[in-house]
Amino acid sequence: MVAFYGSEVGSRLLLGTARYPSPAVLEEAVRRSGTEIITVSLRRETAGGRVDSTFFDMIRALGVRVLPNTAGCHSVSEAVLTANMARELLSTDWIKLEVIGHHDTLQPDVFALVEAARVLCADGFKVFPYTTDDLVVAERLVEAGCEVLMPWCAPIGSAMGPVNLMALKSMRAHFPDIPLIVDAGIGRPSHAATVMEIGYDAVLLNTAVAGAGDPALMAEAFAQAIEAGRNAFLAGPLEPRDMAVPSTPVIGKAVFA
Ligand SMILES: CC(=O)[C@@H](O)[C@H](O)COP(=O)(O)O
Repeated sequence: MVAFYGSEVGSRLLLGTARYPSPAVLEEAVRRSGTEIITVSLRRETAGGRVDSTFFDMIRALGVRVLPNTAGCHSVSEAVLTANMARELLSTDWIKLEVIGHHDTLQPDVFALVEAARVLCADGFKVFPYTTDDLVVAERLVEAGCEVLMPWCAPIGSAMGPVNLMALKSMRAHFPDIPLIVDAGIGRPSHAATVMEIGYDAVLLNTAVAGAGDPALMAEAFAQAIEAGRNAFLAGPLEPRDMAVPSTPVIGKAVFA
């Protein structure tokens, strides 16, 4: 079990809902992943001022918790407005806060992110901020009222996996009591297992499942990898060593001269 803002969930996989080949494939992927939290882009699903009730009905029928997100927002005001629409439409005070600052890398605008987090936390939102692996920004987000942090491991949709594992490790060490969810850039189940092995609490991903040849099977593979990574963390993995260490002890064995 892991808890976010006091709500316990069994699955440590959070799944995005964009870019699936069809709603049926999305539905099957969600079921096979065992996820209990899916994230939905408010801007995409309400584009042109139209609310796609079919999509939201399907999402509700999945029986999982919805974490609306502010994907596509580039300013504090856009993100705050989108969060308020999400709260009204989906009756939740949870919000995955994205404020994009860079066109090519989709890197968060961390200054606007902190400001938007401050506004939303003060207004009673439970903010899940999509951030970089910068410790100072993370401190500011916690000061703003965030009780969860979501550092990227690589640019959104890149499938690169953890490009700076040292930074992710250092974030884990600096925030031992804050739930940490790696968000964005995961490409393969082994990437997810890697971040879980270093003690991350959960993984949020979208493209790696939605874009796979068989999304439902990939969703299941991710669920298994995340569980394996978590178990490995709890089991206490060995640290790599520079030198060989014989795995077969020689002391006490018969010596043949
Ligand atoms: C769906 C969503 O919220 C994305 O913005 C998220 O950051 C996932 O990134 P990937 O698509 O790289 O998994």
